[in-house]
Amino acid sequence: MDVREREVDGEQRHLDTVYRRLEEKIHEAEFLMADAAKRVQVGTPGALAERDAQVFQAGVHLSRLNNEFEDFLFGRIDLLAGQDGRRGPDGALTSVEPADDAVTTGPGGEPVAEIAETLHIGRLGVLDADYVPLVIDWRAPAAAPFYRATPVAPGRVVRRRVIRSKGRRVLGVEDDLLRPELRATLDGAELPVVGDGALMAALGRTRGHRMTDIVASIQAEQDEVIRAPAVSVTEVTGGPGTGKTAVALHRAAYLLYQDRRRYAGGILIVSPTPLLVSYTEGVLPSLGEEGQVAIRALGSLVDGVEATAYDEPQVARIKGSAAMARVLAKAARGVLERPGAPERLRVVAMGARVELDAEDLERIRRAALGGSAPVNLLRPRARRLLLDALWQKSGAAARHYGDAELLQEARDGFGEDVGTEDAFTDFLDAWWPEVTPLQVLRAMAEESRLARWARRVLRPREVRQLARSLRRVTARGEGLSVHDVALLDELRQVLGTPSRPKERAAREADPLDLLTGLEELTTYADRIGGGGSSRRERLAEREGERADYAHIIVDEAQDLTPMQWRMVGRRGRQATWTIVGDPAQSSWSAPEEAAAEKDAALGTRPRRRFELTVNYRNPAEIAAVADRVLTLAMPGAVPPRAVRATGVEPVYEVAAGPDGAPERTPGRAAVLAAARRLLAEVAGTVGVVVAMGRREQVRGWLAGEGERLLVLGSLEAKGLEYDATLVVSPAEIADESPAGLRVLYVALTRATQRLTVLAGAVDEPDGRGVPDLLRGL
Ligand SMILES: Nc1ncnc2c1ncn2[C@@H]1O[C@H](COP(=O)(O)OP(=O)(O)OP(=O)(O)O)[C@@H](O)[C@H]1O
Repeated sequence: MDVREREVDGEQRHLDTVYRRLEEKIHEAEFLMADAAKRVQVGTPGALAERDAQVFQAGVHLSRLNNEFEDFLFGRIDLLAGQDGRRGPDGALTSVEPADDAVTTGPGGEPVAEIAETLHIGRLGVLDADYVPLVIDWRAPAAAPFYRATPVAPGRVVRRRVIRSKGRRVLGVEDDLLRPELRATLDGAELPVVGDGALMAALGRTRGHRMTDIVASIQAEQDEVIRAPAVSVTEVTGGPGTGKTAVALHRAAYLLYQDRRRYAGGILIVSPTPLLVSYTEGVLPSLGEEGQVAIRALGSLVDGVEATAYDEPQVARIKGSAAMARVLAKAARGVLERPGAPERLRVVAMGARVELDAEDLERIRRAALGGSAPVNLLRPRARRLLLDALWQKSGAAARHYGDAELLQEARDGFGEDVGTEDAFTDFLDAWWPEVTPLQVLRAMAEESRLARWARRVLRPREVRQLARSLRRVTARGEGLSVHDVALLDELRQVLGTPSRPKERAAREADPLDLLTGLEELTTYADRIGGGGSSRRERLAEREGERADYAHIIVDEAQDLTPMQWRMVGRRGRQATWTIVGDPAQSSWSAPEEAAAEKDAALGTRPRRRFELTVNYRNPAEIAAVADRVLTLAMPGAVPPRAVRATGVEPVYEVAAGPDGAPERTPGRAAVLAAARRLLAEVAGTVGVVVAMGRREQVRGWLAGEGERLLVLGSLEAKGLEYDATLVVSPAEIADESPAGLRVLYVALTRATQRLTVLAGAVDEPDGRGVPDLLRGL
């Protein structure tokens, strides 16, 4: 048996012990569940509360342990003795620095040390029956040195080992020596060191349709962000591929570990596109956190809406700008003044006909709308003003009632009689209906009305473009674009929602909330009675209701428009925040305006800034091409350092027409051929990135090429990655919007292995086929 086999064998024995212990725990959990079920009939509130908490604990345990982890155990550190012998709650020594006498001098004058502590790191913590740690949870303080130790600052770590395992089988180990100068022994024998390149192996792996976690190879600068205290705002910038999305997801898991009571169900991750949501949503379950965090795309932040359509750049620019807030405020108030609204109110009061004409009604509407209270909450005020006006008109007020009390009585009686008359209530419903955000948005599609509401805010051309775009939206909300969703949310705010007393009472009486105060819990009855679907519905309902989160993570934050910042900000008035982004990848063209709304959303909370500097996605050969575009897109920006090279240079091709001359823009045959070549060259996914305007056409060309191939409009490529990327006509992508060069930068940084750039005549390729934009300055 060689060293590697012996070491793998040793880790296998440890993993066997861990699984034996896990099985014991599963039995314990099952017993607890059964025991709680037996006690369900016992009825005092205290017993019920205790029972529910117990069932919850047992259920969580069980579902986590039953989860088939690909690699439950993934790391190990061998440590020197600590400065003191103190142990933390996980059973590990707490001291970061080694004891003064941890290292001694050997017979030949060399430094020697005996390993004092060995810790295994995994997805969850496991203690043996004597509370000795078999596995430390990766989020526990004792696991931090696994990620943080470097040869410059090794702390107590002598050897860091990454363990590759699948289910119950250990497949291999890779070691790093943090103190290579030291001759270390473990149980008297020399500490063996096996292989290298665990990180490189992770980075070179084939990409599929789901992102994987990086828990076994989190790097020190990333670990700092993941474990940063969530006191206020944590801002993280870093170039493409530096792990911002990965870090954000691991941070969510870390926060839950730190303070589950506070964060369970209360973390919102805002993602730019549904594609990125589905790419990333498997990561948290793989870290043992299922269903605790809401990941939502910007187009799905408002309940019941799932917008995926994109606006043309000039329309997106209008819809995203902060000026829209003023237009919407006017529209929300103006929408009641509409063609077809009743122009006369006739009632019978005290035996006589009383009437309000169009002029009266207009005056009353203005009076009711005074101030800035939400329109839908003003109906009672409007009702009161109408009754006042009718009372005046009826002449009753002028009648001599003798004293004030009598007068008041007469007025009240009048209100009750008239206010319940059908003619009056029908009128009120038609004249002051409850207005929905969607109705206002659709009203804005009428150019003349929009022009009135947008006077002195938008230019006539902008009014025309905006109205035209909103005409696509149907009464059922089809045709909404991603940017429309922020408008709906703003409208929801300015319109307000009248309270529905009945529903609220039902919700308040929910015994679950009374028992526990925790959002994520389900009652015993839920689990037994309703089965899975009722639980899911319940969770969905709760998620929908939630208006305020404890922590909000914003991914690709550079892309949020001012209106989107307002929308996200509303969900985190009391929240702490983690905001990750890269200004060089921004597809939004007015960064100052967005920054102002972002500041308004975050308020005066202090901010802690981090920067990630290493690109783990792109090989150096591909990063070099992207860097050239970066110098055009954002002069002076410092690109991240690519951590690996593959020796494979990007390929440049020019699409030639039948006569051999370059086609203006690449046609079907050239795109198909280039895509097929890449499919043959890599085992995983191939992303074809094209200008937004060409997306549908190219999808048609490449339909039927199989699941590994995806066609993306340039804006959809955000955050995603593929084994190979085909970028079609960089010039077309860059010319599509004012932020086009930054969008092109995004497109060029998606590949983990291979990049092909396909040019047409518009790209002005040189003799080697390199487009003008990619030749650098
Ligand atoms: N420490 C790490 N170990 C292994 N893989 C890593 C590590 N850090 C990042 N990666 C991988 O690098 C790739 C890029 O990470 P991620 O998508 O989080 O970067 P990003 O900064 O969000 O990129 P972009 O800004 O381009 O969207 C992912 O495949 C991720 O798994």
